Amino acid sequence: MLKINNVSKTYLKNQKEALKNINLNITKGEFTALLGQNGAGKTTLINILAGNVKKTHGEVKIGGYDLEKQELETKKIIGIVPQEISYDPAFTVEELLKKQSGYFGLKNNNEYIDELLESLALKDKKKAYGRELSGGMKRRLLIVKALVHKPEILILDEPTAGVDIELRHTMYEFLRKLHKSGMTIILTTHYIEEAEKLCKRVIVINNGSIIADEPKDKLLKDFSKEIKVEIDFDWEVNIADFEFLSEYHPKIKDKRKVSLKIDKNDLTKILEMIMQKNMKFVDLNIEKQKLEDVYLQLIRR
Ligand SMILES: Nc1ncnc2c1ncn2[C@@H]1O[C@H](COP(=O)(O)OP(=O)(O)OP(=O)(O)O)[C@@H](O)[C@H]1O
Repeated sequence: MLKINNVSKTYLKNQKEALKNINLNITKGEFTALLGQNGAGKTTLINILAGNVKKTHGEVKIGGYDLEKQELETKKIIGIVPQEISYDPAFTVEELLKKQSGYFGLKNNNEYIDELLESLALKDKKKAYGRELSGGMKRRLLIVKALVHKPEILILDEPTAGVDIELRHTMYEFLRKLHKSGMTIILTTHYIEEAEKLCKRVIVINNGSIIADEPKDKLLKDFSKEIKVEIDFDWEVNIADFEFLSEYHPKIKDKRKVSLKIDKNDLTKILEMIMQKNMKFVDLNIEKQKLEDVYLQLIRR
């Protein structure tokens, strides 16, 4: 569905190499997160796909069409939700969406537009001017705008930045529904829990290069060897009591708890060591790795 081969981008103005030899293959129906720190190169990649930035090297194929040689065809296949507000605020929502439909030669899609506005809680704003919308409404309007021509791939560049939690959840539901209906989705976000909740595949860009590209579950599994364990005792514990576990960095919490960082394969051994010392524990809590922890480990490597 989307093939990116050896794509590089150096901005002429400052000679910044924003993308270094990127290779990606996204198949139909995938829901992929594109993560990376500020300045990693995510927007550059999205802008290349949108046709707003020219790549320096490489090849991009969208639905089998070449991005530069068959621009019109590729534009029909993708819908892009940009990071920046990208419409004329002097038009009403309805006018903006009609204008957008016009670019694709679509005329009788009012019903579909109403459906989209309804799904994103914007139906009562049809007659409002773009400039009259709140920040969150503007972001949702960008999603509707990207979808009027029923693209097969939806690419969202930080769609939930500045959107309140409740509306963020409305967006999540909407994106899930789109994904279920077969849409291929690429989501750039700074909210890692968002990627964890929605996406199946995670791509991490760092300094213009892809440093991870894995199914989310595999990434979490590979990085989840080290776990944090909290053990509760029914008596007040002392750090000196745990010297025999010093290699696991014991820390006392709330007087009756000790927390340890361990390799999960060592858990049984450690519990046995504690029992051999006749230290009776009453509870045990294991904290699993979150995608955020994995992400931080990856970009710090
Ligand atoms: N038009 C431009 N001219 C020159 N340099 C640019 C231009 N756009 C981006 N850059 C540089 O390219 C690098 C990648 O920027 P990009 O906007 O792609 O990052 P990003 O991952 O989208 O960051 P963010 O999360 O902050 O949006 C940065 O060093 C940035 O300063």
